[in-house]
Amino acid sequence: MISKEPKIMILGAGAVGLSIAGMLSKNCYVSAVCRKRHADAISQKGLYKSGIWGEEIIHDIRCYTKSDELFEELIPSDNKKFDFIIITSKSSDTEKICEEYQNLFKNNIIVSIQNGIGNEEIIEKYAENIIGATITTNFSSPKDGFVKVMSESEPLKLGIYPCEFRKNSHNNSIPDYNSELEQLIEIFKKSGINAKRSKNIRSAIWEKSLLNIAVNPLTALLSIPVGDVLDENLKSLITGLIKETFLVMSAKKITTKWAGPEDYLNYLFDILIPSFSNAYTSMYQDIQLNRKTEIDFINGAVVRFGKEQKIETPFNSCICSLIKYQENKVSLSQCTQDQ
Ligand SMILES: NC(=O)C1=CN([C@@H]2O[C@H](COP(=O)(O)OP(=O)(O)OC[C@H]3O[C@@H](n4cnc5c(N)ncnc54)[C@H](O)[C@@H]3O)[C@@H](O)[C@H]2O)C=CC1
Ligand SMILES: CC(C)(CO)C(=O)C(=O)O
Repeated sequence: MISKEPKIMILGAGAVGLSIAGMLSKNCYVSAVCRKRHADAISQKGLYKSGIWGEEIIHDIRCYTKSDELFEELIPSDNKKFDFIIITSKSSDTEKICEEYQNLFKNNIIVSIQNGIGNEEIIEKYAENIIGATITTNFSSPKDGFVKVMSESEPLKLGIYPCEFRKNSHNNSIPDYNSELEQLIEIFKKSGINAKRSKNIRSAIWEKSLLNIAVNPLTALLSIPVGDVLDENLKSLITGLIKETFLVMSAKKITTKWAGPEDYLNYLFDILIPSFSNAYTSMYQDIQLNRKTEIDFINGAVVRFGKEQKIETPFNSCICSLIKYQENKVSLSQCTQDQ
């Protein structure tokens, strides 16, 4: 049963999570776990949101920076404090977030709004009821307590994970929280976020990942906006990345709405990339800010599953090595500075 004013907790709120928090706060009681710098700015001046989701300052988001701060406020017996818990951290932080906040997970529905392959499998170790999602919108956080929402090409897609693919490992039955999923979609729509149900969220996540596999590492390595990958030299590289991914998906029996890689590449080059022409990807932002990237969950996942399925993935392996080199260069230079 969802409360009249739904209670939403957002874990790992940065560019995506705070933008969603800002929108949902119109209709919900929203709490967010974020870094102290964001929490301080928001408590002093509110959250500034600009771009295609509207320009406004939002004052009613409750920010927490540590689990003990939050747990102190919760009544111990109240294990259904939130109607939905949404994880919007980078994939590389999913495990840590789950470890830290797992006390909240019992009897709750956990929603992953993240990029990459494998987040739901991590969350599944801590929670029974999982909603997977894809978001094909561009976000950034130019300063603390400030978010900017730019281009958008598809609605937010949400679906029960793993649905038909696997029986619920905890009680051996297909989990049934369809009505909660429908209510969540309504909450998003009412708050101004275009959202729809995905009947096969596992495939939808791979479909969305194709865009990240194609553009995220290249834009990060070359410091370019998405539209610049339409250069002929880069297009042939992207073709290699995508063809390998389709071979891996087919070996894993992941079906998509495209007949094959050529069909997808036409859509990617003619429609998807042009709709994000001036956008800077989340991986570009990570490299610029000297942060660890999500490469292991994007191209790294293709390489991992390729090995499992005995499929060669030289394009994806090469791009992973280049990103790892870039990440190591940064951590090495930080070590030198520390000494
Ligand atoms: N930025 C974009 O345009 C898009 C991002 N995505 C995906 O959405 C997810 C989130 O991306 P962004 O919001 O851009 O990342 P972000 O780096 O701006 O936000 C993640 C936030 O989680 C916080 N965090 C991590 N661990 C934490 C912990 N233990 N306690 C408190 N806070 C913690 C980080 O400090 C950070 O502020 C990623 O999977 C990304 O790939 C998807 C579509 C577009
Ligand atoms: C859709 C896109 C490319 C938007 O920025 C994205 O998913 C990302 O940056 O990771």
